[in-house]
Amino acid sequence: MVEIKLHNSRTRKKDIFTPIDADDVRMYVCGPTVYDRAHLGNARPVVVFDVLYRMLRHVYGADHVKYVRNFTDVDDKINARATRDGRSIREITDETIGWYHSDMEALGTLRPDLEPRATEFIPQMVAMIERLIAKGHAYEAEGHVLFSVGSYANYGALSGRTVEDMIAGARVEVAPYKRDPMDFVLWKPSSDDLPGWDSPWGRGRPGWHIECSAMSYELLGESFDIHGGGIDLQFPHHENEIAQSCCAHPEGGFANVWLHNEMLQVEGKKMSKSLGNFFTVRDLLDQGVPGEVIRMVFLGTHYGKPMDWTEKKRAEAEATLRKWREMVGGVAYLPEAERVSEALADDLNTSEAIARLHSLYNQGDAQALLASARLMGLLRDELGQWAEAADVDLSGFEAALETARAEAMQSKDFSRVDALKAGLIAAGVEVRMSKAGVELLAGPQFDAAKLEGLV
Ligand SMILES: Nc1ncnc2c1ncn2[C@@H]1O[C@H](COP(=O)(O)OP(=O)(O)OP(=O)(O)O)[C@@H](O)[C@H]1O
Ligand SMILES: [Zn+2]
Repeated sequence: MVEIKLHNSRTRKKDIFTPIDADDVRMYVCGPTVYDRAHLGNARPVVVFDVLYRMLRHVYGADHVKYVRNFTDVDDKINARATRDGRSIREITDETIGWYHSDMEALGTLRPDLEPRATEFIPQMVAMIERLIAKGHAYEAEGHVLFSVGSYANYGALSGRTVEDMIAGARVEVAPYKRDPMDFVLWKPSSDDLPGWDSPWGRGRPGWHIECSAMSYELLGESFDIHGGGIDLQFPHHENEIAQSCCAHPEGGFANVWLHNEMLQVEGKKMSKSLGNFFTVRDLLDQGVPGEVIRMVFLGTHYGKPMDWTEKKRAEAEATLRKWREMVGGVAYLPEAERVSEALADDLNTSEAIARLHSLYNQGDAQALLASARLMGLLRDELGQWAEAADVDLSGFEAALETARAEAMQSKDFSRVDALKAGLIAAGVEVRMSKAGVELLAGPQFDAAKLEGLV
C-alpha cells in the first residue's frame, strides 16, 4: 500500500497518514457561504481536496472514503443579498449551490459524498450548544450564547498564537454581553425579518463556527482523519471549531490531520470578495478557458504555496494538455499504469507529479501518461471536448472568408464578410483576420451544427 504523508498544520510537520479506520477514511472540508458565484480563489481548495480525495480513494478504495463538504446557507451576507435583491433566501442559496456545482464540475472535481446544508442541522447545533453550556464552556447573555475561550486551555494551539496576538491581530468584536472580548458567538437572536429557529434561548440563528462542529460530529463522529480548508480559515474559524468540538466531546480527538491550502493571490494579496480583486470561475469559462486548463494551472503549484493566475500559465497549460491529449487519443486506460501516486503521496506534490507527466510524454509512454493524468483528474473524456473541437478542419470556411473579403475590397460592401464572421463566431469559432490572411480556430464552445448552411 502506498504510504501517504501529509503536512499537518497541527503538528507543523509532514506526518505519515494513518487512518483511524482504513475501511472508513473520513475527511471534512469547509465549504462556501452561498450567496454569490465562486471566485477563482474559492476553487483552489476544491481542486486541492479533490486530488486528495482521488488519492485516498486510490489507496483505500472508493467505497472506503467519506468526504463531507458543507454549504453555509445561513449567514448575514446571505441575508444582506436577499434584502438587496428583494428575493427569498432559499432562492438565492439554491441558485448559488447550482452554480457552484456546475462551475466546480467544469474543473473536473468529484462531488463529495455528503454536502450538508447548515440549515438542515440546526437541532444538532442547538444540542451541541446546550452541551457546551452544561459543561461550563458557554454562557447565555441577552439572547446570545457565547463560547468562553478562557474555559479551554488549548485555545490557539493550532495557529500557534497567544491570546494577546489574537486580540491584536483579529478584529475582535467587543460587545457588552461578552465576558471576555475573545469569546465568540454560538447563537444569536433573530428579529422577525431574519431567518430564525426556536431554541432554549429564544428565536435565533447559529454562529458560523458551530455549523462545522455540529455537522462533522453528526456525519463523521467525534474523531475523524482529515480536516481541510484554506489557510485564511485557520484562525479564528478552525481554532473555534476545535474549541467547540473538543469541549463538547472530549472523548474524541476531533480532526487528526489539519490541512490548509495557501491562497490564490492577485498582486500579492488574497483574492477575495471583500477586497473586490476577484474574477469568477464562470468568468474564465465564459471567456473560453477550459475547466481542465484551470485545473492544470492549479496543480502546477504545491497547495502549500501562494500562487497567482497568469495568462502565461494559462497558455502553457493549454498547449501542454493539447499535446498530451493528442498522444493519448485511442490509448487504452489502464489504471495500474500510473506513475504519479508516489509524488502525490508525498504531501500532494502535484508540481512534481506534473513534471513526471512531462517526462512520460517525452518518453512516449502514452499509457502511463493517461493513467497518471487521470489519477490527478486530468485527460478525462468528459473534460476533453475543448481539445477535440480544436482539431476541426475549418479550411473551407477560411477560403470562403478570404474570397468574400477580396470581393468586398472591390465592391466596398462588407455585408457578406460580416455575416460570415458573425456566423462563425456564433458557432464558437475564433476569427483572426490580418493582412497575411484569415485564420480560424475552434474554441471550447465550438458547435459544428451551427456552421451548416453558412457557405
Ligand atoms: N484567494 C483564495 N485562495 C484560496 N482559497 C480561498 C481564497 N479565498 C477563499 N478561499 C477558500 O474558499 C473556501 C470558501 O470560503 P468562503 O465562501 O468563506 O469564501 P471567503 O473566504 O468568504 O471569500 P472572500 O474572502 O472572498 O469573501 C474556504 O476554504 C476558503 O479558505
Ligand atoms: Zn468550517
